Amino acid sequence: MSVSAKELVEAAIAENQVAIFSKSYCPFCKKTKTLFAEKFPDLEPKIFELDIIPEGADIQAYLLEKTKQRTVPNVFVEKEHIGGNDDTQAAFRDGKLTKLLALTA
Ligand SMILES: N[C@@H](CCC(=O)N[C@@H](CS)C(=O)NCC(=O)O)C(=O)O
Repeated sequence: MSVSAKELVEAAIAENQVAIFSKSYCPFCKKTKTLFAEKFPDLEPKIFELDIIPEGADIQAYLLEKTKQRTVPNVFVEKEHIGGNDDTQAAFRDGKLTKLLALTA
């Protein structure tokens, strides 16, 4: 795995309120992106489409090492690992996303 994939992931998490590691064709990723667009329209999530960018495979490998999660979407909010789409939808339903994001709003 390249060092740049690790650096890219860590910078994305550190520098963005929401970082979404996605694949452009993935229906679960689409649901996650739609959730943020509809419920937090003022936010600009940093989105990486791993099937499109050249570092995609290396990023996915680093995310597996870091989060033990093999699938996309892989979502971070305020530097906290939320998980996949199911976890993200649940975190919205129980108010966790709103609470995390309100901290710096
Ligand atoms: N239950 C997971 C399902 C995620 C999932 O199955 N994602 C597929 C893409 S649609 C995946 O990551 N497949 C493996 C891969 O693309 O490497 C969630 O809610 O995020």
